[in-house]
Amino acid sequence: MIKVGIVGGTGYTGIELLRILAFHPQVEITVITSRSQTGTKVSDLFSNLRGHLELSFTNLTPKLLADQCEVVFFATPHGVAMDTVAELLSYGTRVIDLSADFRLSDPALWERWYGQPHTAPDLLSEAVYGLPEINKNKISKARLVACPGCYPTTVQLGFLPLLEENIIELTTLIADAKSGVSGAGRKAAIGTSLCEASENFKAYSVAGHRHHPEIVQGLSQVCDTAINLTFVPHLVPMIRGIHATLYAQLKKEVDVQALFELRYTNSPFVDILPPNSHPETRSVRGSNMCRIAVHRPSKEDNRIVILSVTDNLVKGASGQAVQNMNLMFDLPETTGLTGISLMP
Ligand SMILES: NC(=O)C1=CN([C@@H]2O[C@H](COP(=O)(O)OP(=O)(O)OC[C@H]3O[C@@H](n4cnc5c(N)ncnc54)[C@H](OP(=O)(O)O)[C@@H]3O)[C@@H](O)[C@H]2O)C=CC1
Ligand SMILES: CC(=O)N[C@@H](CCC(=O)OP(=O)(O)O)C(=O)O
Repeated sequence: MIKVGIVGGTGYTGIELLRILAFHPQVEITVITSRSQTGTKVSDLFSNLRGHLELSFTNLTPKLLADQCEVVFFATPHGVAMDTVAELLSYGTRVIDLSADFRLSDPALWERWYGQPHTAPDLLSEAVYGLPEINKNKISKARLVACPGCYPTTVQLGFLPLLEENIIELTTLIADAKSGVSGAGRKAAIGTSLCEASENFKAYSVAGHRHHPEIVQGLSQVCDTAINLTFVPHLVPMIRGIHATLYAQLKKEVDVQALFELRYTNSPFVDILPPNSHPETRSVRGSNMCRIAVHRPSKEDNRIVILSVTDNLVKGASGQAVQNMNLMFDLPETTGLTGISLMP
């Protein structure tokens, strides 16, 4: 059994990690931390875990985590993991970070978007970007994995085959993305309260969202050329789910449907739907799947539209983190992650 610790077990991605790992056949959860709930039994706070987990929340103590865990997940806000990861690695404990601390390779770019200096810049070159559909081999050997954000997962998986094959214009990419409210985390905030977020629909951070540099970094590496992307996130009145509508222009005639099917043949968590499908967020709700549909609105011009859906808390966060753990510990990639989505 792999001994696992979770830092930040009272937030939405922490709760989701617990839900997934409680049923993982090769995992024993040994430590779970919280500052606000130290001493509370986890199943007293989250009754869905009654009968499945006997642990109580403890304080974050790196030495204790290292003594009791082979791998530690950080499900904490940005700026927390980077203060502790070096110490954990020095004890031989591997780390899977769900926050953005190790996603961007340039510390100056990180500081610009996250508003504080990076405290572990030396680890940025070692951290492996945890998108298994690109980095499977590197992830399996990594000590430190930086899980992608929820929008970056959904958007990159939709653009990836087009960029790898160099068949679209790189200056006109558009990602129009919508997220459920759990993407903002569990903490109280006016914008995500019931009266503000329900019966409402709005774009936000149009002038610049911190996932823009992350998506641009990932996609530019794939095609080895700078790309130009317009990314507009929206908040929709649902709890879970991301729907990304991606627009691009083909440079040459290609069977895009066949290209996507071939590219993701060996990717168990990317499902290419039949031509002209309309993937629904509920078709991935609670599951680690990304479902993608390819559209060619008119044969008369070169426009292509890709639809990509994920559950922000699963493939967009905790499920993908467990997928990365499976790869790091030489387990089948799908272990503990084969649940079917909830519908309706
Ligand atoms: N929500 C989503 O859809 C996604 C989130 N992410 C990322 O995952 C991370 C967690 O997100 P989410 O679960 O939504 O966030 P939440 O706000 O819901 O939870 C944050 C957790 O971190 C703990 N925490 C807060 N501050 C500190 C601190 N200074 N030191 C130690 N622990 C702390 C909190 O527990 P306590 O206060 O009890 O200590 C809580 O358990 C974030 O970096 C987020 O950006 C990534 C992809 C998707
Ligand atoms: C709806 C909502 O607010 N979503 C979050 C993104 C959540 C996520 O994946 O992002 P990080 O891990 O990079 O924080 C946002 O736009 O800030």
